Amino acid sequence: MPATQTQKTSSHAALVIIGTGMAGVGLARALRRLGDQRSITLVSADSGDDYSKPLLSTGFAKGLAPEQLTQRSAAELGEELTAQMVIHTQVDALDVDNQTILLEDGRVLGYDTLVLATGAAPRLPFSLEPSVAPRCFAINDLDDYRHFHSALGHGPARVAIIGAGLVGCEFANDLHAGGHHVSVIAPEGSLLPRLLPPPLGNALSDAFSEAGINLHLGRSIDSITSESDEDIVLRLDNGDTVSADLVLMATGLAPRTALAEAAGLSVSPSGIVVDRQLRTSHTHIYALGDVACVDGVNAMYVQPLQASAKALAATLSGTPTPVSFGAWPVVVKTPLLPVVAYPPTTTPERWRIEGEGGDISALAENKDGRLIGFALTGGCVRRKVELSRAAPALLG
Ligand SMILES: Cc1cc2nc3c(=O)[nH]c(=O)nc-3n(C[C@H](O)[C@H](O)[C@H](O)COP(=O)(O)OP(=O)(O)OC[C@H]3O[C@@H](n4cnc5c(N)ncnc54)[C@H](O)[C@@H]3O)c2cc1C
Repeated sequence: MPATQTQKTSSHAALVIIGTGMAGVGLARALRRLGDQRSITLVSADSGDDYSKPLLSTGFAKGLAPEQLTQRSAAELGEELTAQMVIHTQVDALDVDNQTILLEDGRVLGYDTLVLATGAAPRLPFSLEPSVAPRCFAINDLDDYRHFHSALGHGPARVAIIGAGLVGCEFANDLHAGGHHVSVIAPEGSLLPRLLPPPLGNALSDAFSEAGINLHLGRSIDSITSESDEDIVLRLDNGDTVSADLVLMATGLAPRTALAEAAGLSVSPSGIVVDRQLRTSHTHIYALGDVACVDGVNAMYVQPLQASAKALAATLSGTPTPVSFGAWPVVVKTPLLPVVAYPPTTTPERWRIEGEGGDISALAENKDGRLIGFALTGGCVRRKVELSRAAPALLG
């Protein structure tokens, strides 16, 4: 970082956390709960308002305005945590030798300890034409929800969702429940392909189709165009077309590793590489949440980041504490057909699938017949606790 371009505006703050998502805020809260009095600065590219990201995909059914999803404003959060909040400000670079970070407005903040909690960004697999780009959205934070909510307007809208993973399926169910006309387009042949074996994905497809959600599975998109202000037309590889008012891209998330990588920290495609104590390859710098790959695992769910926040708070407060992740299944918020999944981390020898209609259980077994993962739909979700006790921990 060239010294001539920047002016140092603060003395070294004890702890700087980049990111005010559940990971960054969770860490600050865990430190205060331990009675840790150090100075904390939280820096965020977004509004810094405190909200629960999982609730974003339940808001349209309940007709929730963005303010109703805001638990605390950034200012209230700063007061609660006795922390300095630097919001709507992107961090452009880390200078690990001088222990400073460069903000987009040219300010430089010093740190004794730096924590990267920068989350993951939506992957956009293709570029969009200017005529449709303003009506294509990804919802990955409260600001995104705000923009999409305002674009939806008051009447029912036609929404084409691209992607059939957790985010795509949850928004499909939620927007449908909110009275909108929903289509889902995805290259995979069944819903939730990374969480469910096909018979269970098909059970969810049946529930969605019966409810009136239009599914275009096994299809890729040839073009997204608009010849008027009215219709967006998505042309599929089989020649079919889907007309929509808005497009929601749910095509996956990639850990935001660019800052760390540019600063020379060790990163992998799964995130910033950290050990069980959430330490990066550089002293004084830690990472947690969706951006961190902990001992080879990046789960991108809430329970692992909460466990990481607790462990890191203890470590920073003087009790070195390695994190462990239990057998924590994902509860997918699709009320049309409840789904719980704990996907195996290695390819199973076989799936033992039982049940009928929407009530199906699938147990993944290794070659010794041991349970290594499971997926449940409908009434079978009640087996969640029993199977979680029997399955191996994600990071034991
Ligand atoms: C719609 C949806 C539903 C979900 N539902 C569930 C669920 O039901 N259960 C579950 O367990 N998980 C769920 N998840 C996943 C869960 O919400 C995430 O794992 C979690 O919220 C990630 O938190 P985070 O703090 O790591 O990242 P984020 O919430 O992404 O926060 C990242 C922060 O970093 C900031 N930032 C990034 N780069 C910079 C920079 N250069 N400079 C400054 N600031 C920066 C951002 O502004 C933001 O404040 C869901 C995810 C989505 C999208």
